[in-house]
Amino acid sequence: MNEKIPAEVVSIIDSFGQPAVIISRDYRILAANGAYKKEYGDPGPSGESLCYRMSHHYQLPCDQAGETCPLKACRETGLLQRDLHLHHTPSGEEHVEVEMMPVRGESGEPNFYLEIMHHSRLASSEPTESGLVGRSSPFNRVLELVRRVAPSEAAALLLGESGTGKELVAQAVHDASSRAKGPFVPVECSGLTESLFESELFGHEKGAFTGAQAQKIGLVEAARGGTLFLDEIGDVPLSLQVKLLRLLETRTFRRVGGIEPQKADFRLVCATHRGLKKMVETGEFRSDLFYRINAFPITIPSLRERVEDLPLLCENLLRRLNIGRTLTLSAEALDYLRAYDFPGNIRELRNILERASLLTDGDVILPDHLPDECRSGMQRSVSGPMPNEIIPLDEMERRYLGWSVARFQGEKRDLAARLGVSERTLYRKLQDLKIPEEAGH
Ligand SMILES: Nc1ncnc2c1ncn2[C@@H]1O[C@H](COP(=O)(O)OP(=O)(O)OP(=O)(O)O)[C@@H](O)[C@H]1O
Repeated sequence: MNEKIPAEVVSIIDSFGQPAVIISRDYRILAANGAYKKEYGDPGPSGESLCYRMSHHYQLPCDQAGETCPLKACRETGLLQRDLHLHHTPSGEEHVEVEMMPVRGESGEPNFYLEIMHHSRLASSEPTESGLVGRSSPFNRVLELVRRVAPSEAAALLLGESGTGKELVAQAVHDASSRAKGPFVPVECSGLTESLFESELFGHEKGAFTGAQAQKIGLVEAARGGTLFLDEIGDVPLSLQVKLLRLLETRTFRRVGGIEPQKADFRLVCATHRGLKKMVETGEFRSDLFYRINAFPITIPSLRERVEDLPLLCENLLRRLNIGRTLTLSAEALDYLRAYDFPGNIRELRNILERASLLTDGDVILPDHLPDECRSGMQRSVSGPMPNEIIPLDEMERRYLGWSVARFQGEKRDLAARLGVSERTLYRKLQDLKIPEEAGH
């Protein structure tokens, strides 16, 4: 069945420089403009190609393949939808910001849907010289949140283990914001002693203290018109948290030794690897400060949660090592890395690859060039939780719990907290699934 698309709709999409298509409510591409055909190929006669097959090579609509589907959301709400997707193009995959809107007929009912695609600069799905790379779903979910929060002035809080790329994500928020032309000023809070904190952050006047021979502007002032990135905010002691709170509430500060209040003008992004909520409960972190910085939390996945990105990250990191030759990883070495835990995440991966690059004389990194802990990881993973085939979820849960119990060194209470369940639930599950409480010990 071929729907008749009004000529003016076709000529409108033809005038777009961006790839654009008209889609039926059941995912069929009814018309595509020149830019789309150039980037994605010709979808053929009207109604023959399905959007999710063309863009994703999926057999099912995106929402049934574990992704968001802007068409479905647009059908349901009748409103413009924006999403970030990874699209297949003949030259590889790329991150694309998709806009989907209904095209209404005379009756006011949506007859068709217009999809416009914008190339996203937030991250690359191919190796690049700088910035974020990745294409896994957990990584793409982060990008989607970055895309949403960046244009606002809301304070973003980046949560995640050390080395997961929080600083790069903070930079991406800045780069995609209206402050992109302003400065991006990172502040490592964990290194700031009480005496340094104020002068580093707020600057000082000449003669404010011994050694203050000239006026110095602080990091807050340096961030004027741009973004202030407070890394490891969870390490700021209570006594200093109140000073931060005052800055965020009044948007003013005084240089040390100064009288005049200075106006602050920055967008705030914070990061921590610590459980701030818990710290609020135990009184280690002020709740009022927590609510100020936590307007838009984004959890950055660990490398273990995005193993799919490992080959791309390796290729990218090896290229960025800039050692004057092109190094690749052997398939076996990659298998070892896939099975490894990476407690230090991408930073640890970079160090492992750097070390391997020094150990190899050839162009290929072999298992022998990897540190021992990576190679023992392989043995562990044989009885590890990730199966090579699709298995029932309850069997997966049984394997995963058994594996977690076997390798977790601490108390059950802490393991339960890591698993995000109560201690009672953990014991009940172990009992129901017949897992010995000391599995493997
Ligand atoms: N998605 C990514 N693509 C490319 N490189 C990345 C990515 N994420 C992290 N890296 C690299 O990994 C290293 C660690 O990243 P980064 O310093 O941003 O982590 P972090 O989470 O801020 O760490 P910490 O919590 O210890 O401050 C850096 O060299 C960074 O360039």
